[in-house]
Parts: sequence; structure tokens; C-alpha cells
Amino acid sequence: MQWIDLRSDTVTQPTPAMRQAMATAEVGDDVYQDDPTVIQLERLAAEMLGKEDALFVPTGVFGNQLAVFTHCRRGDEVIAGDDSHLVWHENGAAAVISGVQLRTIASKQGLLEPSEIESRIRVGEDIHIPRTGLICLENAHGNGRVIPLATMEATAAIAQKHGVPIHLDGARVFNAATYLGCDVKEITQHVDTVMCCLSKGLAAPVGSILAGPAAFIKRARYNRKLLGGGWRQAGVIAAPGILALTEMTQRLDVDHDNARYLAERLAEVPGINVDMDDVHINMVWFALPDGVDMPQLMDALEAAGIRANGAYGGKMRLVTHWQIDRDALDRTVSVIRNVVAG
Ligand SMILES: Cc1ncc(COP(=O)(O)O)c(CN[C@H](C(=O)O)[C@H](C)O)c1O
Repeated sequence: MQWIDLRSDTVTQPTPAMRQAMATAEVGDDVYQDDPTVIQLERLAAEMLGKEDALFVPTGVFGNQLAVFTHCRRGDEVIAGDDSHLVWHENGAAAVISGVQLRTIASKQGLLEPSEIESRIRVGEDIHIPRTGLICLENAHGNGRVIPLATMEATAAIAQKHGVPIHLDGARVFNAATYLGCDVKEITQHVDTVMCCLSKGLAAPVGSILAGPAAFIKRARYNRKLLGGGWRQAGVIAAPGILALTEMTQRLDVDHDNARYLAERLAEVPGINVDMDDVHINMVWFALPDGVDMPQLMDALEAAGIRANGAYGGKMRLVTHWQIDRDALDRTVSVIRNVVAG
């Protein structure tokens, strides 16, 4: 059955061109750094992200946690937003894998005020205090909003002043660049390392990229192996990653336009509240009117061949991607409208 799957952009299936590339990929043992397709992907990613080197990793969480593990010492403090993916959805991995303390900041819709970050940076030698080992930013944010370049720049200046590196959870950094109308390097220039997902809106079946200075990536490659993440003939899954970067980054505006279309149609349904100002990328969050029978709504959506996650903090999230067109969105809104209308 071909579902209309709006749960996330993590559900994207590889394009036909990606499947062809997978079948014909040149491969080798990547632990020996013999896989020409992985090497091609890593070089392309480093160039596009404006970093000296890059590493192909299994997932976004792996890339984020490998960054923390490689930047930090055990006992360090890591500054992050209280609603960041690193804090909310990574199983407490920073403590488990790296033995670090997460120092959270209440974000303003995903944005961390640079002054708030600076006030939490540990300064000076004191027998009581840990070292601030890393600042973690997220852009685009998992709430679908994009952090302005000026905020990134101001944060970078503070981090540089205190000698603290910045890691960017850039799972959707190409979506952010599309929204800002800038090259992705204008975002990544303000951070030391960046993780970007190939397997979300960019539609690769597997994988993310961790990019940064050559010396950092060399240490990260060692740490990836330590964590059991050494690839063998991974060219089979690196090949679609190359197409993700060369082709799918160019069409993200289609997903963004479809998200705005969806938000506008939902806003026309009596009782549904959509904040159009929050619709920056391919995500639409909306509040249903009180009293909506959620089990009935989820059953109606499933019966119509539509997959969506339930409400989260009183809001539902629908995510557009290359396999979602306007007809699918119209069908989705029609089901929601009928259930809400009772
Ligand atoms: C900002 C950000 N950083 C990292 C990740 C993790 O990427 P993966 O480990 O799933 O590849 C995600 C996945 N986000 C997923 C989604 O949005 O459906 C779920 C919540 O994990 C993310 O949104």
C-alpha cells in the first residue's frame, strides 16, 4: 500500500535514481578507507559544508554524539537548548557515551540568546566547576523554525572569545539555507563542526555527515570505529547520499511551498490553530480544537491511507517531503476537517 506518510521526513524512500546508484556503486573496505564512493561523498560533503573534512556516519544521533564524544572530555559541561534534539530525543546518550553534563537553556522557539549562552560558560580555574567543553546549536530547529544568521554570528563571537567550540545539529541545515535564501556555508561558517542528515528531506535511505576541521575528523573517524561504526563496503549507501547532496538539496523549496499550502488549508478549518509564522521549512505544527476525538482522528487518517503522529504537547506535526504532493495534502485536510466538524 502506498501510504501518504506525513509523520516525518525520516520516512522518505530513496528516489529511483538513488536505487540505480546503489546497484552500481563502486565499493571497498572503508575501514581501510578503500571505498571510492564513500570517499567521494565525504569530499563532496566537506566542500558543500565549507569544512576541511567530513565523515559518513549511520544516523543523525550518531553524528551528534560522535561530535560530543570527540570535542569533550569526561566531566565537561555542554550547553544546549532545553528543547533541542540532543536533550529531548537522544536517550541521554551524551551522559552515557561521553560522561558530560548537559547545561540547558530555555530556548525562545528554538533560538538560544547569545547572552544566555555566555552567562553559562564556565570561566576561570576553580576547584568546584567543570569546563565548558562545547556549545550545541540546532538549525533548522526540530520545531521547524530557522535561526537567523545574525544570532549564529553573535554566538560564534562569544564562543571564540571564550575558546569554546560550537557543534551544529544541522539535521535540516539545507532546509535552513533554503529558507534563508543563502548558501549553506553562510550558516556553517559560524560553527566548528556540523552534522547534517542525508536521510531526511534529502531522501537518502541511510546516513548523515559529520563535517569539521581535518584534525577533528581524524579523531572522529577513530572514535567512530571505537563505537563500532566502521563501515565496510558502504559505497552502496553512500551513492544515494551523493545524489541527496547534488540533487535533493536543490528541490527543498518544493517541500517548503507544500508545507505553507498545507498550513493555509488547515487554517481554513474552523477551530484549528496554525501559526503561519512558524512555517519556515517542511513542517506544520497545529493545534486541534478542544474535544476532538484523537483516536477517531487517527483511525480516520489510517483508513484514508494517511500516516501521522498523534498530538505532542497539544499540537500535531505534519511533515512534507518529496513523496508528498498537493493532492495528498488536500486529502489529509479533508479527513481532518470531517473529523473536527464531527
Ligand atoms: C534536529 C534533529 N537532529 C537529529 C535527529 C536524529 O536523526 P536520526 O538519528 O533519526 O538520523 C533528528 C531526527 N528527528 C526525528 C523527527 O524529526 O521525526 C525524531 C524526532 O528523532 C532531528 O530532528
